[in-house]
Amino acid sequence: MSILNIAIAGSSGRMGRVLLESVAQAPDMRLAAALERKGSPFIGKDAGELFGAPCGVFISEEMATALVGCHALIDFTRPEATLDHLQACRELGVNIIIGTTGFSVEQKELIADAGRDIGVVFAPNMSVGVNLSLKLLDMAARVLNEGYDIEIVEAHHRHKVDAPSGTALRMGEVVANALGRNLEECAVYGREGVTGERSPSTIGFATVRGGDIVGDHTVMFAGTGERVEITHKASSRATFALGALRAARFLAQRGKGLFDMQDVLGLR
Ligand SMILES: NC(=O)C1=CN([C@@H]2O[C@H](COP(=O)(O)OP(=O)(O)OC[C@H]3O[C@@H](n4cnc5c(N)ncnc54)[C@H](OP(=O)(O)O)[C@@H]3O)[C@@H](O)[C@H]2O)C=CC1
Ligand SMILES: O=C(O)C1=N[C@H](C(=O)O)C[C@H](O)C1
Repeated sequence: MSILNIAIAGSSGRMGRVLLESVAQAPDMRLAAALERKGSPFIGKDAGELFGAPCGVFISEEMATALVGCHALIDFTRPEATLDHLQACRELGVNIIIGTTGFSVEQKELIADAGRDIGVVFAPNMSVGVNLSLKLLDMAARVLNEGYDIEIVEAHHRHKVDAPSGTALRMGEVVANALGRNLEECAVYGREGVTGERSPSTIGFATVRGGDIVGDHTVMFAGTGERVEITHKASSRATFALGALRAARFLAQRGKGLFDMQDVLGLR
């Protein structure tokens, strides 16, 4: 069995800690580097302390040095940080798995372009369940293509900084594509005051933030006399981390190109 050397960005974050532990437990992977932002109080600490016992890998702020010899960087941070990390990976020929959400259209184009030089898996949700839900949504939208109002409701923990979630937006894109609509033109993000009647061509989004909710998504197809709802509820961040590890294994086989979790899971 060949061992994959994996680097983790944003090591001290909610996802970073789960990723460190998941890589440390994977028999076919070695935690080669744990990274944090410059000036982080975690620099120099043993990464193992973030999830349990010391592991001899010390948290670094030197991306370029740390990435030497790595097969892949897994990045769940913030858009600006991810784009810096992407550039370093591109220069060093290291594959990247991007779980970060909240990118602008222009930033997404930069990520897509990196696929010309390195392997990139970019997905707003790495869980198997959400990616299956995307397939179900495509099917549901094609069948319920008239007379059903589409509303997407998502709920996350109080620390989440972007809204709607990347997953909710991807769900909206899948439904809009299936219906031949452009999400940018038909999305309605929240309602307030005298809104008038709902326009049938819109896709509505509602956001809930509170407590420690890991991530809930529901897409509602509300018709006359019936309602279909497709719901996914994450109860542990391990589901996202294990998806990211699958993506790293996938890229080790596939080489350069831009992929998402539908490719990794063979759902395309
Ligand atoms: N695709 C998927 O399956 C999933 C995606 N996500 C996404 O992953 C991202 C991270 O989520 P979460 O772990 O909850 O967030 P956290 O805020 O807990 O972690 C973010 C980490 O990134 C670090 N960071 C922030 N800015 C920089 C920077 N400029 N340079 C280097 N490191 C930086 C933070 O360091 P510091 O604390 O010092 O700021 C922190 O360690 C979000 O975009 C979220 O939506 C989350 C779960 C699943
Ligand atoms: O910030 C989070 O926590 C999550 N973010 C992702 C998103 O924005 O879709 C995925 C997951 O729901 C958790």
